[in-house]
Amino acid sequence: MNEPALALRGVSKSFDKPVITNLDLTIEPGQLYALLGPNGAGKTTTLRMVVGLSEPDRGRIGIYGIDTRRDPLAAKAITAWLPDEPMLYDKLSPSEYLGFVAGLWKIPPEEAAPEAERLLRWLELWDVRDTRCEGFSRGMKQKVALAGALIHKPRLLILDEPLTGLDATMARSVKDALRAQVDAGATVIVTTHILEVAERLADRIGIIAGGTLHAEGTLDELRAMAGEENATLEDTFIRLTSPA
Ligand SMILES: Nc1ncnc2c1ncn2[C@@H]1O[C@H](COP(=O)(O)OP(=O)(O)OP(=O)(O)O)[C@@H](O)[C@H]1O
Repeated sequence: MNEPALALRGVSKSFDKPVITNLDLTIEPGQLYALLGPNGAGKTTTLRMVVGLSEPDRGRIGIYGIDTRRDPLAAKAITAWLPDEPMLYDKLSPSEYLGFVAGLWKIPPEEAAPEAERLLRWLELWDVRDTRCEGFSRGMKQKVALAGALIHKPRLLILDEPLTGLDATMARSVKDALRAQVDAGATVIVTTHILEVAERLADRIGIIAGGTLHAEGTLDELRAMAGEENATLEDTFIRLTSPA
């Protein structure tokens, strides 16, 4: 049986108040999944638990069948996390940064170098590969960070608000890169407030609200739940997340 790319079972997390309560979420492999929810709904909190930056108070998380608590290193080895404000070492060039990240993953240089070249060419960073990142635009930095996230060929790629602040050309380039990852067999999870992105890009959409998975499905399934056949995702989202 195929293991889900991501399975959350009964996951709960509180800070000074409960944020996530008994969350069940299953994401099948080979999909682009958009996680939506109102501000403060707990999307980032959920994904930080998935990638091991925060511990759930209760519940289990599996990545391709690997229990993240029992075998965190194996889970991390097949996962990449791109936060909304990625940390780049500005004094490094894209080539140096990818070499550095590959070193952290202990990828032998003879393997890392061709993969870095492939990523830099593909993300149109090849011409600036030896230029320090400090002068780059937000979009270029985002692409360098994305290349860094992909260097160890993760099976599960998780991105928090990857398109915020990018112009149309840069956003298209990142969207194409994410779709290409899925076409190559990876699973991609994005959070976004740009509903048009979820509408056009995602195979499935999950809506977190009130600490739990409020609704989930394809866009058509969500529309049917909201009772509006031809509605936009924005109308559907507002209807599904508004108090009855
Ligand atoms: N380290 C923390 N300490 C205390 N409270 C936190 C912490 N991290 C998150 N929270 C709280 O948990 C709630 C959920 O935050 P989270 O960032 O997960 O929401 P989100 O759905 O990603 O929101 P947004 O769409 O605005 O980014 C918020 O009320 C936030 O203040």
